[in-house]
Amino acid sequence: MTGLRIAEIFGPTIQGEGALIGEPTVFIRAGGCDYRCSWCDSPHAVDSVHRGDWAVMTPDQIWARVRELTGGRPLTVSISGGNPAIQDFGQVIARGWTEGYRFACETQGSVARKWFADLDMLVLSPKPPSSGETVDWTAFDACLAAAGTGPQMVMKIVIFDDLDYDWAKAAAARYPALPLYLQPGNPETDPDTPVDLQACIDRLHWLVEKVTGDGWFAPRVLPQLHVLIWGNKRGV
Ligand SMILES: C[S@@+](CC[C@H](N)C(=O)[O-])C[C@H]1O[C@@H](n2cnc3c(N)ncnc32)[C@H](O)[C@@H]1O
Ligand SMILES: Nc1nc2[nH]cc(C(=O)O)c2c(=O)[nH]1
Ligand code: SF4
Ligand SMILES: [Mg+2]
Repeated sequence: MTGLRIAEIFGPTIQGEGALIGEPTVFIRAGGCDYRCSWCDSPHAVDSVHRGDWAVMTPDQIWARVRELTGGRPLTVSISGGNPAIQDFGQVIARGWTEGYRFACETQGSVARKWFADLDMLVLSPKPPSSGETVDWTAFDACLAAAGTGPQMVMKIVIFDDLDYDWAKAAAARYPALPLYLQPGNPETDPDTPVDLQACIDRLHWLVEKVTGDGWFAPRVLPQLHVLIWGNKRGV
């Protein structure tokens, strides 16, 4: 097969978001995305202007790098992007499985893939109105169907404002069986500018009060732990 477009492979670090927060992991960040979220924190893996910085790697080369970073000790590998679902990660997952590694994938749920069924964790992150994108729920449902009973599945929604919050409630109502994680949106995404930690806490505070004040007890509200630790630094 030809190679996969890879923006970066880094770690071990900790998963900073959602259901696996705090868990040691290595990230494979795929290059290329079918969305253009206004507030995307990873534009270096999205915009084709950065394409020249992406590596084209075979599954063997990707796997060799993951083994090098982990010293061959199995952990959960997080496949993110960009949207990793526009490429075929089946062979990478198959390599890792034989060595006892586990796989989580982060995707917006716009493209379904057979290899979703081989994951341990599928994180679906449908985009609220502030992103400027519109969710195709038929495509989202196809992602759930492709994953089947293979991985654990969760929904993680980024919230910037009241409109996003109301949208998240409606999205959650569509999928009552999916565990739900909410994280405040981070408007500061420049890797070279230090984040305002108090502002991060204030946004978290706002979201916690929305949820508890509403008597909405289904979601878990979490910060982006990596942002609290490292700001918007890349490769962590
Ligand atoms: C960069 S995306 C890559 C994976 C996939 N394209 C997606 O959006 O799910 C990884 C996660 O970061 C979240 N994210 C992106 N920009 C963010 C921001 N400015 N603040 C908070 N979360 C953000 C996305 O919603 C997604 O859950
Ligand atoms: N530590 C850490 N945790 C993360 N969780 C999701 C991330 C992503 O950009 O997909 C991410 C990331 O880039 N770093
Ligand atoms: S879908 Fe994910 S990677 Fe693509 S633009 Fe939106 S946040 Fe960024
Ligand atoms: Mg990120």
